[in-house]
Amino acid sequence: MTTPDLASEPAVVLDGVTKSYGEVRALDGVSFDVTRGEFFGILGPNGAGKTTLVEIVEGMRQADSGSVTVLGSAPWPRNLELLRRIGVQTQTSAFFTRLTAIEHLETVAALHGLERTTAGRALETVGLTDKARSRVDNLSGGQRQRLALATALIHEPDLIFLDEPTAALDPEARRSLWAVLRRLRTEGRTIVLTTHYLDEAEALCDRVAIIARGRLVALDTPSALVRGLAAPARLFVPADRITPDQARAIEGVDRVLVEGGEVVIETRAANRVLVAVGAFVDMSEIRTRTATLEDAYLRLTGTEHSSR
Ligand SMILES: Nc1ncnc2c1ncn2[C@@H]1O[C@H](COP(=O)(O)OP(=O)(O)OP(=O)(O)O)[C@@H](O)[C@H]1O
Repeated sequence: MTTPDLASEPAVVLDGVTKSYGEVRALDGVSFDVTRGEFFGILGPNGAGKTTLVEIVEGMRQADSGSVTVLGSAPWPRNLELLRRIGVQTQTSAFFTRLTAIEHLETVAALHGLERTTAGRALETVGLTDKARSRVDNLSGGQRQRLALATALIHEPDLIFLDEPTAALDPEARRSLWAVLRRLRTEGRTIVLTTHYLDEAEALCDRVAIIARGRLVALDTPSALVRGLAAPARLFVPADRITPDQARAIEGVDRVLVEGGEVVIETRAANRVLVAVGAFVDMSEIRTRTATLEDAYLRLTGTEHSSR
């Protein structure tokens, strides 16, 4: 008897998935695969269809058409066997707030039919062991997010969905949660993250799907997305050092803007233009900004004008 090669089978396969709510076409023929062990990001502006997509993959909603396969099975109609292999962390994760962190997790473990000891292990995974005896309603925002993650992980799922896991956290708490997520990644689990934060996608994800108006508009590694768009670099020069016309006359300059007392020079030939601008101004006065995933994202989703 031959067993299928599970390791090479994708964790999630979407093929032509559509979903409408009345007149609103929330998803319009979305197809992509998530590889096993991948940290996969789903990015898109508000209303792009991310939540709808993740709910369909989790088996909470039915697609109107197209096919969905998750860990080798169809998630709809609701598939209990599959649900046991999936962990979901939402922004509104429910807690037993009057319990301590460890009591909360022991309760969740009991609901899953797991041994009590799994609660301690889950707390350790998210670095919250020292808060085991703190009441849930006394935890900080970052600690609650970690507890939500521990709740999603307690049954050791193969596939984990994280919905904006660092929303509303301060920079330090975000970075320390990133460290926890990176550790999970090394355990070989498949992680699907929806986020509005491009730096988060860039820092964590192997590949990123960008969704806009219900369609997949790009899917690649963060660095390839940036490269593929050939987004221009920007040089910022104090406006009293160079005029916009002088800047426009430099070979390799694509566009010149004046913003807040600075002449902003966009170019895809940053090194050459930098040398030419050096004839007008001391190099130490020039600020530069290279293309980021944010530039790629804003162009692809057509939200360029709503930013900055
Ligand atoms: N239950 C529903 N009934 C009617 N329309 C809905 C429903 N859920 C979502 N929509 C609409 O479908 C579209 C996609 O919504 P969805 O929540 O999937 O987007 P999203 O990318 O997750 O947005 P956000 O980032 O704001 O959470 C939006 O136009 C939204 O208003």
